[in-house]
Amino acid sequence: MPLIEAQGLSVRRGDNTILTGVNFTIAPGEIVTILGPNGSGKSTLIRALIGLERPSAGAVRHRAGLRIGYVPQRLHLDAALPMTVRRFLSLPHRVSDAAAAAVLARTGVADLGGRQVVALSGGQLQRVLLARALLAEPQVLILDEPTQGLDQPGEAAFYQLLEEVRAETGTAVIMVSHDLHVVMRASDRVVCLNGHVCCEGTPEIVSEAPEYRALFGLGTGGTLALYRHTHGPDHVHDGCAHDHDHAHAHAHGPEAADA
Ligand SMILES: Nc1ncnc2c1ncn2[C@@H]1O[C@H](COP(=O)(O)OP(=O)(O)OP(=O)(O)O)[C@@H](O)[C@H]1O
Repeated sequence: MPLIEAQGLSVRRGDNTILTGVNFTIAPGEIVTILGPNGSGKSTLIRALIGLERPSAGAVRHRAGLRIGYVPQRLHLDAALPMTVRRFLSLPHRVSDAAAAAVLARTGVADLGGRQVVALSGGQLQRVLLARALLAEPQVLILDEPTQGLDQPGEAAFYQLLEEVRAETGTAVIMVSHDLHVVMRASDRVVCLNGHVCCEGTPEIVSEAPEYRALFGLGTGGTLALYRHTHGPDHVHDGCAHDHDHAHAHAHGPEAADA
């Protein structure tokens, strides 16, 4: 089975239905980005996939013994409480100095072990949070808007790091983003969410899908023309609307050009 599988997942809070009928899977080694506007349920979906949110309908299943590394959207740390990066890595499970040094080197922040967590820059903190998540040797890393507040070079460097980590460890990655373009290179598959799954496929397919363009106010004119040769899942399926022919035509475009 996939690492994580959600079927017909719905989440309600009081009278408010946040997610409806979401199907989601992630396979080993895959990088999947969940994309959607503010309030579209991205964090709720992630929390439900981890098991922090109880479905009102449907179910989430994990492969037996699944190890998850979670990087939350925000870190709630008491600024008055001094804590070094090294100490932070040992919470809640103690890690050896060697393991801490190795994981900080892996995430490009080898020299930050003695620094105060609250004094880190946004980019440094993201790398430290990633390092901490990697200590669990996860089969799937789950990151909620990991590059929020980073400038573009910082963002690009972080996605590059994620790809390297995936290549080295084989971990799958689920991440949340607002912006398709910045995750274009790093994602195998994009799931476009607006309370339900509007469309899904490779970044190229989704960027051309009318549902995506409508959701992000891009209109229907113009193309991004960012083709890449892909052989992964490339379907767009029922969701917000309507005419999928356009997206399907593009789904087969790059392959046809090979012939
Ligand atoms: N604790 C809560 N109680 C009630 N409603 C909530 C709670 N948390 C979130 N919601 C509502 O659920 C909906 C989805 O929120 P969620 O945080 O999952 O969206 P999101 O897509 O991650 O948003 P953003 O891009 O702003 O982070 C929103 O309408 C939000 O107001």
